[in-house]
Amino acid sequence: MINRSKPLLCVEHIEKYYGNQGSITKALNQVSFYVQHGEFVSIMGASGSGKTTLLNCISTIDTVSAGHVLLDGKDITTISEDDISAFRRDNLGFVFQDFNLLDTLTLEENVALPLTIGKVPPKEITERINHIAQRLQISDTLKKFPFQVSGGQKQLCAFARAMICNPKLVMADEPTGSLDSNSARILLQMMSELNKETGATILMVTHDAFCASYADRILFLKDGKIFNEILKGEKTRDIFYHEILDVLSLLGGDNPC
Ligand SMILES: Nc1ncnc2c1ncn2[C@@H]1O[C@H](COP(=O)(O)OP(=O)(O)OP(=O)(O)O)[C@@H](O)[C@H]1O
Repeated sequence: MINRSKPLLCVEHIEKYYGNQGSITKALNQVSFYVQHGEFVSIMGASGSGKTTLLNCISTIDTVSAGHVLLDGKDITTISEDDISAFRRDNLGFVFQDFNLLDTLTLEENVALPLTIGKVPPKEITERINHIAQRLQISDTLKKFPFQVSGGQKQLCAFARAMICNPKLVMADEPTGSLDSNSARILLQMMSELNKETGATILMVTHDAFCASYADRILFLKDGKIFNEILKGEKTRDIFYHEILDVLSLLGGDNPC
């Protein structure tokens, strides 16, 4: 049962240090924020500001040095090593810049992977794949291997794989970073539409203002801290995009947007 009275994700005072005494990098410094069920939130910031570290700490790929991360009320910083894989499989979907598809499997087999591992019956796997493939307009590519399709088709397939188990949270790290502008636009449009249609909660890291303008809310990181936050609200995407550019110019640093 979804508890909509509480935020889906609570990030509370997290800190992350790398290195040891003598040479410590404070990658995250007292970062706190909430994400509500069904929100599409983007995290922006210059190179080295801590975006990927933050995503990795939330997704249990990395551990926090201090603080807590709660997903649907469960403190994920206390999950044991033995339980982490099952936790990720049951709760999270991932989209990476470089697709992370298995080259020896067809796109259909790639999308099916989380269901196959979860021992879902074959008939149901086929139905669910056909449904999402139709929605993302990749039905014609399902029998092909990753090397036989475009980057845009690969990323739509990776997005389908991330969504196929209806995860609580979809985490995307620079999902358009390897795509041309047209493929990026198609992917972002699909992410935005599925967010609205299915209520999927999405957390997306990007340094690209155009990409971020598809989100409902943007958190800006600077030197490992939350620097600012803006909401799209009723604004058009174009107005929101220019607002993002304004915040980025205040942020300074290298923002190749
Ligand atoms: N494994 C690591 N060991 C040591 N320092 C690290 C490690 N990973 C990240 N850092 C440091 O932590 C800080 C934040 O890095 P992070 O990769 O999270 O930034 P980012 O905003 O994602 O950057 P980019 O946009 O370039 O990917 C940087 O100073 C980086 O050098």
